[in-house]
Amino acid sequence: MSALLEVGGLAAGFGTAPDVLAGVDLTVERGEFVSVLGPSGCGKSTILNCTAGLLVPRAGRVVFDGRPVEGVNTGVGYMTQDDTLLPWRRIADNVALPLRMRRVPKGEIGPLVERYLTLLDLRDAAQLYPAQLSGGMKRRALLARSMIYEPELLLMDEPFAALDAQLRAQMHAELRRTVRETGVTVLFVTHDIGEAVALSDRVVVVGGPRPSGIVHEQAIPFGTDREMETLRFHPDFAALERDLHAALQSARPPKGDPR
Ligand SMILES: Nc1ncnc2c1ncn2[C@@H]1O[C@H](COP(=O)(O)OP(=O)(O)OP(=O)(O)O)[C@@H](O)[C@H]1O
Repeated sequence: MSALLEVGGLAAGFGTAPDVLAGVDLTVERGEFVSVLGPSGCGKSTILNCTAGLLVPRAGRVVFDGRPVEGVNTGVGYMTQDDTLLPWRRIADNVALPLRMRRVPKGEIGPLVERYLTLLDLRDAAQLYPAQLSGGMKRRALLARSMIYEPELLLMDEPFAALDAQLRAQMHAELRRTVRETGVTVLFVTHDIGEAVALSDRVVVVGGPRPSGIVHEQAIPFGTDREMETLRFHPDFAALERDLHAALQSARPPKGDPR
């Protein structure tokens, strides 16, 4: 079977400005967790936006599940660091929203909401409003909402950036468990090297002089059943962080590069 996502020779930019990205080749296999690491402004979100069909590339191809992406890609879920829960809707209604928008029959919505609220440990919060939730619960609700229509690929753009370190670690464990239980494929953008190592099967580093490209790739060999609580003490963890740190340093744009 072909890869779930195949990006080849991708170039992208905005308006009349020069390309932000060029020559980006990235393949994501089904069930894989790939993180994109890179300096601020290098074009990480732009890769996700081209994959989601929200931005039309200037050159190259984005093939999702064997078909070129043309228009909005409805096969992906997208979670950002923004809190986009509707404050006037209860959590169960917020999570059900994508199903209503897709006109999923009413009888199917209830069981799916139940499944995803359970998966993300939110059953007790079903009837609460977003303002009554902690930061971590809101993140879990947003994750449930991004996953409830069972997209094959989850795009995550710094989804935990606003959380404190302890909550972030909790969310990492929740996310890995959810990935294991659902088999969803993830393309994850972060600035945080430790987060990329903890979560991913593979990390790609984007950067270099404008237009940016992929400058480094690193396999993360911890497997699907990694023990998140103790992973940071794994003898290979620090070495992987060090290698990625070095790659990230060399991915920084030269002084005076337009950003
Ligand atoms: N809608 C837009 N219009 C014009 N320029 C844009 C737009 N979106 C992004 N850019 C520019 O494209 C470049 C890449 O942006 P992008 O958001 O992809 O970077 P990033 O690597 O995700 O950055 P960060 O880590 O800071 O979120 C930046 O220089 C940004 O200013």
